[in-house]
Amino acid sequence: MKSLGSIRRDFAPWSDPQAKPYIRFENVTKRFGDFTAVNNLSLSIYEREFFALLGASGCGKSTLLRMLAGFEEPTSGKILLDGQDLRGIPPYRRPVNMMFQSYALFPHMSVEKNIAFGLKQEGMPKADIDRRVAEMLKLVKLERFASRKPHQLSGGQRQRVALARSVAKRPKVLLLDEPLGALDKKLREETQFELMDLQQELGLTFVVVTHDQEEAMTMADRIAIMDKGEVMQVATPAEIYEAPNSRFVAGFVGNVNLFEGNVAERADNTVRITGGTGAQITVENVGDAAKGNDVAFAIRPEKIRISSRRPENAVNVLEGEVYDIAYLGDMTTYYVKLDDGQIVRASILNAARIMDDPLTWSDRAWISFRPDAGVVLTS
Ligand SMILES: Nc1ncnc2c1ncn2[C@@H]1O[C@H](COP(=O)(O)OP(=O)(O)OP(=O)(O)O)[C@@H](O)[C@H]1O
Repeated sequence: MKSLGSIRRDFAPWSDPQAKPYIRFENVTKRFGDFTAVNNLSLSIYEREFFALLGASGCGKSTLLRMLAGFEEPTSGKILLDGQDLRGIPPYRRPVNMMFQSYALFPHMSVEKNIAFGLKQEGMPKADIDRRVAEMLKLVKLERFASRKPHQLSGGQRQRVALARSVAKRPKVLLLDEPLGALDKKLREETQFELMDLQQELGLTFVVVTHDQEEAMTMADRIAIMDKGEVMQVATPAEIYEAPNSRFVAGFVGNVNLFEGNVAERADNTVRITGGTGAQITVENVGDAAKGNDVAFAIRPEKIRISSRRPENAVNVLEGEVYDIAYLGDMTTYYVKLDDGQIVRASILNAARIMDDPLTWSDRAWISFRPDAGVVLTS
């Protein structure tokens, strides 16, 4: 997990108390029979935002998107778009369009005709359609492929046709359900940047559903992490990664080490946490943790140092044995089994080709970390 997102520094309407949300879910619940797919969920999305809904299969993210599109109605609660209650408004009358995966293209129609299809259905005059299609082809860089059929295109090109088709009608909001799911890794990465460029160029609001955390981290301005029909945290990719609000979110995005323990002492922004076997750590970023609370200290593997000698002057030092080593090319991850049995992951960037102090299996090892290298979690 290396990306910190698209980082549009000057774009942060969610932190402006004057900014009005463009899309608003208010206490939305959706039940299918006695199964609750979305549970009393509230969420704000801003105009021109690239917003990602991220969660495991079945957490309710597609249901949320389908309610926004108008394919489902909430059982209770409200969905507002630009201040207007969407209840009862059919999908085709909402300023919202859903992009389906590329296999939903019409196989017998040319690229041009595929893009023109929705406009024709709307009854747009032919000259306007031609102009719009040309504009869309240019936008997705497929001018040369206008008369090809979908099967004569690569997967990435088909994806771009699907995208052109879904933005041709100029919706205000584009909903994308696993838009890059059908593409291989390399193509997916390229297409992510194309999607981001397109969204900014057109000034659209994008809501994308994905279960791929790297994809969400790369593309989105903000991410909502969902679990069992509820939003667990909404924040920028960097905040989700560096300041998760719970064990669930910390464990869901990237790799994390959790030190479970009890707050033995609290002073200002520092706590001393005592683990099960008496090992102690002193850390910052403590939020509302209070003396006596059971908490977890969450720290990412790349923020832990590992050494074959006890480090001097480190605030937090724990001792153990190298249990496993995963060499990943750019990084190496050491699994250190601490003397209390817990296994801690420490990742080292392989910036030099040869490490001066190589550690190997079964060596004694010391891990250390700064008090501010992680966060204390109370839930
Ligand atoms: N029409 C329906 N009838 C009954 N149950 C449904 C219906 N649609 C969705 N569900 C259930 O609601 C839950 C949420 O479904 P949803 O499609 O929103 O999940 P998801 O997070 O998008 O998952 P995935 O990533 O697998 O698509 C699932 O348990 C699903 O089985």
